[in-house]
Amino acid sequence: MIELSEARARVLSSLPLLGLETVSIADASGRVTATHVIARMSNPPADVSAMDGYAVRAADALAGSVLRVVAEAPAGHPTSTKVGPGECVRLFTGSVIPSGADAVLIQENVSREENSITVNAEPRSGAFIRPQGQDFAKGQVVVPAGRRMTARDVGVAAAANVPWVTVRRRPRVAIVSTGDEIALPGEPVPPGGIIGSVAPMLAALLREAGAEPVMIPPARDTVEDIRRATQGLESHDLVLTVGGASVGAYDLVKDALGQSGLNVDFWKIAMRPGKPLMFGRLRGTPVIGLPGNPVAAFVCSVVFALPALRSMSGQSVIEELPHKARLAIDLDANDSRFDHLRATLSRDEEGVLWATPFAKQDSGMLAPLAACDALVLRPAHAPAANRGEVCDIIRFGRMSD
Ligand SMILES: Nc1nc2c(c(=O)[nH]1)N[C@H]1C(S)=C(S)[C@@H](COP(=O)(O)OP(=O)(O)OC[C@H]3O[C@@H](n4cnc5c(N)ncnc54)[C@H](O)[C@@H]3O)O[C@H]1N2
Ligand code: MOO
Repeated sequence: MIELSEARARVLSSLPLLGLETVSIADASGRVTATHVIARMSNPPADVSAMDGYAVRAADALAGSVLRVVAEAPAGHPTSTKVGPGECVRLFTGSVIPSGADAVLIQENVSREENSITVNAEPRSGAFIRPQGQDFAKGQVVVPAGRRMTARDVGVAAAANVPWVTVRRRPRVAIVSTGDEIALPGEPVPPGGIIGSVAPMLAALLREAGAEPVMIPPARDTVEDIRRATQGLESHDLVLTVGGASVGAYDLVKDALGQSGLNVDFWKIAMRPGKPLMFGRLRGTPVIGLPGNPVAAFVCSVVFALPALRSMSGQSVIEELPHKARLAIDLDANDSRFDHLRATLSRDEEGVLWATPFAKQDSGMLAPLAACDALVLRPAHAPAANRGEVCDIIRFGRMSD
């Protein structure tokens, strides 16, 4: 058995980078930028007003003074009229500031007569003007390379007049379940059978991470059938097998793939759940042999497959730092396997997160996995921990509080 950190380092070493494609900015959310996104224009593109009011010369706009309205310049309709001494231009939020003006006087601070205004409260020079390029300047990096684009990144790139972005193509991940007992959801379940829940669960996880999962029909527990089901899968970017990873007489994945040319890097790690995890390369394609217990398959995918996909996608952050929470219960000293305890999270009145691991941590139990908010991380040989101690957690997207 090797340590978790070493196993992860081995999986992440020398993974190939995915190829490039160009997508429209409207389709770019969730995609990983392969190059910096550079602003093609500044924002704002010109000095503009932040309020509805009047463009004035601050030196003229003293309280009580009267200014002549010489033009109106709605947003999108800049005026060439210059603001001279004793003059102002009517404008609105987003209007380009006409030349000669150096401040915007909001309309609440004037009394409007026919063609003039009386200043009730004087603006300081520069008031309510958004200077050209205040947000970002032409030529500036608005989204760095290696970032999985969010809706906010799409917004800033669009504002920068960038219609297309160069991204890494989505990784294609094959998922092959194995086992005579596996039936597909909705199928008749044979005697002694169970539903193959892992493939759809992992497909959903991978899709959320930006990958294209491909579910292969389950293989029977024979070397021949596993070889048949896995034939040609090296055309994918990553292959995940499910089940048949342990030491039983019908745990044949390693042998079957070995016959197909799999180069095994490691098998078995000091981790719970996930001890029988296997990793190797099939003609260069990384293959992660996941244990069949659904929680083990899920946790191993979070710990190994997701960082591997980030690495192949050229993401700058491959391993996110764990979050912190306080333990809501005492925990015994840990043994030699790095543990991942399914736990709920709650907040106290000061907003501090508390993690409550479930009493039963069986790696076959899907209901607590679905109900949990986080995995509490217990390194190998961690000493006993008391309630209130801070622990590391991998937090999932949804919280119960
Ligand atoms: N003598 C030992 N037995 C086991 C050991 C061990 O060290 N010595 N390790 C245990 C651990 S830890 C794990 S994890 C499991 C992993 O076993 P396999 O990877 O060989 O998986 P299977 O035996 O095929 O299945 C285990 C379990 O999961 C169910 N399963 C399998 N595939 C699916 C699926 N696609 N969807 C839902 N459920 C699935 C299967 O029916 C079994 O109940 O080995 C322990 N044994
Ligand atoms: O490593 Mo296994 O996943 O504990 O059940």
